[in-house]
Amino acid sequence: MSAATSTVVRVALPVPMPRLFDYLAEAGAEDVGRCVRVPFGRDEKLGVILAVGVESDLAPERLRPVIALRRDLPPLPADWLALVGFAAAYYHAPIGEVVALALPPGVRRASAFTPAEADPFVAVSQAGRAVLDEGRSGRTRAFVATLATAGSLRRARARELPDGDKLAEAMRRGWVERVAAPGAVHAGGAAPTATDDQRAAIDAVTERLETFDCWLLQGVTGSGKTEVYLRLAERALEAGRQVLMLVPEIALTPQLEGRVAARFPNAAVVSLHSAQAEGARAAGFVEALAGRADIVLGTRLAVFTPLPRLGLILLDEEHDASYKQQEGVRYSARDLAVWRARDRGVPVVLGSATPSLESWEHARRARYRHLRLDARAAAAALPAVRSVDTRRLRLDEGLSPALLDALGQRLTRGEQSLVFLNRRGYAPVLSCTSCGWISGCPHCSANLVVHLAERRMRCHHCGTDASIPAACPSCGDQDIRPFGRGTQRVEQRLVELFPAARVLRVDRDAARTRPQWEALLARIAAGEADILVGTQMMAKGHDFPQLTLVGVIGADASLHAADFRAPERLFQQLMQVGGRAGRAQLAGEVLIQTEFPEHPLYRHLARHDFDGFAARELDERRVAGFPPYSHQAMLRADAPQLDEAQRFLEHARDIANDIAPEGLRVFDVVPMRMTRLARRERAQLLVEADQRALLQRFIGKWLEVLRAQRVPRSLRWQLDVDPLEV
Ligand SMILES: Nc1ncnc2c1ncn2[C@@H]1O[C@H](COP(=O)(O)OP(=O)(O)OP(=O)(O)O)[C@@H](O)[C@H]1O
Ligand SMILES: [Zn+2]
Repeated sequence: MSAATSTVVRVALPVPMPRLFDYLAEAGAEDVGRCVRVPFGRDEKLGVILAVGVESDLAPERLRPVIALRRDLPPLPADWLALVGFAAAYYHAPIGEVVALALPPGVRRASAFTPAEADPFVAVSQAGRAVLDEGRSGRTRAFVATLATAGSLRRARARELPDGDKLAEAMRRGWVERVAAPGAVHAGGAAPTATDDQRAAIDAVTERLETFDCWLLQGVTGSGKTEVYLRLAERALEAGRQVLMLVPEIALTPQLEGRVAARFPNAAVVSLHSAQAEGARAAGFVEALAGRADIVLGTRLAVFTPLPRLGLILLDEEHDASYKQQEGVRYSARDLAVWRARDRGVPVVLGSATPSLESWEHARRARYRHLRLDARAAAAALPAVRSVDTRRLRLDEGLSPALLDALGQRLTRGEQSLVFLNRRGYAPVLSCTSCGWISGCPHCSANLVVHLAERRMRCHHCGTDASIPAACPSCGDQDIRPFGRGTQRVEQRLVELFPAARVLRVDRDAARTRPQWEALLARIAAGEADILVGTQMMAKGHDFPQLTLVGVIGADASLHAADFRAPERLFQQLMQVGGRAGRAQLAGEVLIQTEFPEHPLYRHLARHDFDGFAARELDERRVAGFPPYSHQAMLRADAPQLDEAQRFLEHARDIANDIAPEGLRVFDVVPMRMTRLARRERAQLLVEADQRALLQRFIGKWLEVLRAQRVPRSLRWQLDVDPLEV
């Protein structure tokens, strides 16, 4: 490359330094946003060009030329760069790290995907659908079934589906065929007639489809929020726009993908989530970037998908903590989605039966537009919610007579039940009855959980795995016992109590992979289970018409937790899981076992009174000065020794106190609640202000000083803006 025609390009690189790097390249303004490979020290790195033709602080002879500029890809658009820039600024993260997070590795690398032109769309043919109706098994049929839920896909993407190696075979048999590139997208499939509430919500947003508004769609469980999303998506697609649809968990995508594909048979639907193979994720990202994807469906990471024709953002279960990334760049996909919608001048719809108190408060103050669906769409009523006072009861492995009775009734009627217990494994701890030894994790301040089915003990935090000892490792006594209970233990007892019932456990151990999870969902939907024992995996979003009873056990444990958000989370979780009951024609019932039946949280729950609960919680938060009435940031440090972490934070605290403006509150350094994790001791320091801008300005200055401090190599620290756990 001749130096004479070269210009200086400024590049964001994935390095933990809050700065950009200058190189020489033969580039013009049209290259802003392009991926680029550059020399870095003795190494090479892949980054994105943020500016071209800048004046460098480096002497010209020290500027090195780029190695390769990826002109085969469209550049990342300006609004994408703005989003990444905002995330870096707001979360005080190095911009290169945000770029590294937002850009799938396969896109940065050259070889990972096929250019789309040579890659036709394929879909299940009429003959293929007929074959599926026969219901026989086999890998080729399994593949056709998967493709049927995915809709029309580019051939390369179809090949990446489970059993994708059967694509050629399926095409040979005529079960899968080439189809035209999706043209104007239209809804197909059967859509129910919208209820009046749904219609009102759809009309309200449709009227303002050309402007930014943040809509809070507060709809009780089963009220048909998904139907509202689909209708709104339809409007945006008809207008030739792209739709970004976010869900909190990968576990929720299969059902939704199915519904989206059924409703928009000729739309190019792209799924994006972190569990995908690199190639699939890169291909989906490029489809979106090139404007070919019509609907992008994904988890929090998908908020960074470039969408040149973006017209609408839909974000389901907006209260869900999974939208907040808990490591690396600690961003909130919900908050970024709102920023992005404002930046692009398009509507964003946040949906939930139990909004976050932050969003609900915005709606109450009319900063968000409030839409409500107060009745269920298909079912006659919300389930009846009742507390079962367990104080004077003898429980059978945690199960009360009332719950057992209700389970028995459902069994006789051929309906499904769910026993909800948010703790997997057999028992949370193994203990010696004679010396008091307990199965502590050697690396964490947590216990090893007994997994009897696999005869292992596991730490759910660091993954440590050990066999169950035959005798107490401390005193040799053989009387060691599992204490407390998890899903495996309840499952086992239910099998004994109801020998005729088909009991199915649904937790992360039973559904380790997405195919396993999809298989479980399919079995439940097909009515192949009578009693489900499930964790929060079962709580959200699912719609099983035969499920009429939800029994909640062990909820009290979260009632008195120290985190000020604990009641909010518990309420959300219980309302969500209770909402799985009685969603179709059959009436639903929810039984909550508790020793505190008079607790206001349960009383609001029994009345389905989210607003009453929210108003009460917010009153308490206002008095205490907690968010949303203040804004917080948490500085966390971890090291092999606790005092090392604490010493750093004390120092940070001194600096903070020196530079803190009026109105900024600096708290004490405290060990984290779970102090030890994977052999590292952890402590934290909270700072808080009533004004976001004041907090942001302070953090900027504070971090500048902190980043200049020398710290021991063994110490790590990070800042979390708007932390969810304090
Ligand atoms: N207008 C309608 N007419 C008839 N049935 C409807 C209508 N809208 C939705 N439904 C049905 O009602 C059920 C619940 O709808 P959906 O799953 O969209 O609710 P939701 O509000 O997303 O629920 P949740 O928050 O509990 O996940 C589904 O079976 C859906 O097909
Ligand atoms: Zn551990």
